[in-house]
Amino acid sequence: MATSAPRTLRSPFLMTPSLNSRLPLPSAFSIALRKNGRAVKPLVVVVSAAALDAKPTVLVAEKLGEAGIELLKEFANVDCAYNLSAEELCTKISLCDALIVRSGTKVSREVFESSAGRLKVVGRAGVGIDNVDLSAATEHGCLVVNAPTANTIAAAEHGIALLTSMARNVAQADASIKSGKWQRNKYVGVSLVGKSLAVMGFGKVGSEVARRAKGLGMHVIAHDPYAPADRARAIGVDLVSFDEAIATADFISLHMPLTPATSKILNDGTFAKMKKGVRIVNVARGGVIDEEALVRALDAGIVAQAALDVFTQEPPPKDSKLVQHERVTATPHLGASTMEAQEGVAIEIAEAVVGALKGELAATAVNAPMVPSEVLTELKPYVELAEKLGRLAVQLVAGGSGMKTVKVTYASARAPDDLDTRLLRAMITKGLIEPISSVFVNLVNADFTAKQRGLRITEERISLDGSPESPLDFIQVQVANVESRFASAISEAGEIKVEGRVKDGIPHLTKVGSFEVDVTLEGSIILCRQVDQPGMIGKVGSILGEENVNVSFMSVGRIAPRKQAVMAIGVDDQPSKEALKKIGDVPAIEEFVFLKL
Ligand SMILES: NC(=O)c1ccc[n+]([C@@H]2O[C@H](COP(=O)([O-])OP(=O)(O)OC[C@H]3O[C@@H](n4cnc5c(N)ncnc54)[C@H](O)[C@@H]3O)[C@@H](O)[C@H]2O)c1
Ligand SMILES: O=C(O)[C@H](O)COP(=O)(O)O
Repeated sequence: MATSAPRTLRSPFLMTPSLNSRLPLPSAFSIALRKNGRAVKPLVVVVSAAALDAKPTVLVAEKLGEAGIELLKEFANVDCAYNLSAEELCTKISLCDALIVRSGTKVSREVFESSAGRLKVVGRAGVGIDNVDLSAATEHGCLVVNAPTANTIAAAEHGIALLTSMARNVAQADASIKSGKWQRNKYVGVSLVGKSLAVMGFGKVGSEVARRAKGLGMHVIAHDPYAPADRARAIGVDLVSFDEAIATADFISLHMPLTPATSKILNDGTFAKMKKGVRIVNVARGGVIDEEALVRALDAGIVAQAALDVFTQEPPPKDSKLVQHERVTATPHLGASTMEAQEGVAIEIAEAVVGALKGELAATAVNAPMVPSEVLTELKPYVELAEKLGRLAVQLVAGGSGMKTVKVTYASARAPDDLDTRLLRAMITKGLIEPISSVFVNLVNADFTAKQRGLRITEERISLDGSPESPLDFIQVQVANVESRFASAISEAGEIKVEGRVKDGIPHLTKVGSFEVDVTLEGSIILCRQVDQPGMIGKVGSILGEENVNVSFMSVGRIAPRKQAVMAIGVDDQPSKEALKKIGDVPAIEEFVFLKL
């Protein structure tokens, strides 16, 4: 299939297309995401080298439902290439804007490195993202989205299928009868009714398993350190401690994600605390069980039976003692594999990936903060202000790379909970870093990039009285311990200080150092310090006029009449060196600086 040549955009994504002054992406800013009639949390992001190409390229590396492929094809070139080796994936990825995988593909750091900045979205067609190196994705500014809801019921049903078939030896009896035997005495099972089931991980799948197990007459308890007790109570489930859950249960069903904290959470030590004859179901991730310890517990009779859909290594080795164990029922990671779930997952992930490539808001981002669309709409001009203040501040630093500490102050009449500043901080970071480096910064990688560069950004809030109609009164950016190319930008406290406000929806620069100014943050800005006297505006204006540089705005901030003043001049075009020299040669002008926004 056709793929377009790799291309590198220096700053391929901002937070939303409508905020993106560089890419003419279609506006998707006001889209309110809805799912099942309910508003869902969206997130910004965005993306795409593809914005300038005819079509982006999406690599689908594992089988995806047809409905999803069709959706992708409406917007992108779709390359379905299954069973790629790690090397083949790394080679192909440099030609792709998005990658869609299930659990069978390792999206490693090498994949992100090989993409050389082109890969903008990884779509995980399912829930678990333990096969995606999230840190590497974030470091490369690549958004990761998943499809967290479409396979929940399928996984829960598979958990129940394993629970019931394990209890009644269905798989073993089936194999026996097919081999010509009729072993009615050997396959006597155990009943579920009245037995205690511990659901470990009371999230989407766990709670559906619990609901179904209640219907089977089981006594259901659950352990989940993060689940709200009222959600459990609503379906008649008690939340208990880990130790109580494993020590009292007749059946244990695992439904937590694989994380460093849950890795091998069932091990020799925990098996030893369980009731003798306990039965275990795992449709979560193989890695949450120490598989060798499980074999030992089965052999010791602590665990009577296990039913496993997932394994540490998939597929497991052919001679796996666990899979071969007589009292183990195994399925090859089929939890999400129903026609309905795969169709749903395919649509869910295709929509998320296309949305992200178009620059729309994505509700299922895994490695970026979520910002509801209504908040985003309101914050839009402040987001622009934030980035421009960052750009101005860093250009005022003499040798910008020496910048280490930046303090951002938000003045607002809103309650702290009503003002999410992560997006603003990301945009200030973008503004601070992009003019002095070749990295692009977005909501995904802003904090990481700042940390990596040793740039400490602290945030402070000033609570204002009055009507909290607008989210912010002003934003102030202060850069500490640096010298400035424009000495007047240094405040009384010895820091470079710029401050801005939004007026009628337009960002304005309102303070430089200790000088009040008022100039719209559009085009570029010339800042001049001069001795306040009549005719200065005319003099500088006519120099720029002679050079055919259009002046959009001028403002003078002074300490006192006839003392020093700072003049801020907004210009549409970049003045020539000669024009700037002429401005510098005006006798009353003591210093000046040209700043690109
Ligand atoms: N076998 C399959 O095909 C299949 C299908 C879907 C989901 N899954 C797996 O099932 C698991 C759950 O999926 P989900 O959609 O319910 O996810 P979820 O995020 O909705 O639920 C996971 C729950 O685990 C809880 N949890 C986290 N750490 C825990 C800990 N240390 N102890 C107990 N609980 C903890 C979380 O608080 C959360 O409530 C994931 O591992 C997912 O990958 C497997
Ligand atoms: O985490 C999941 O969504 C399930 O494990 C399903 O994985 P799969 O997409 O590889 O079937």
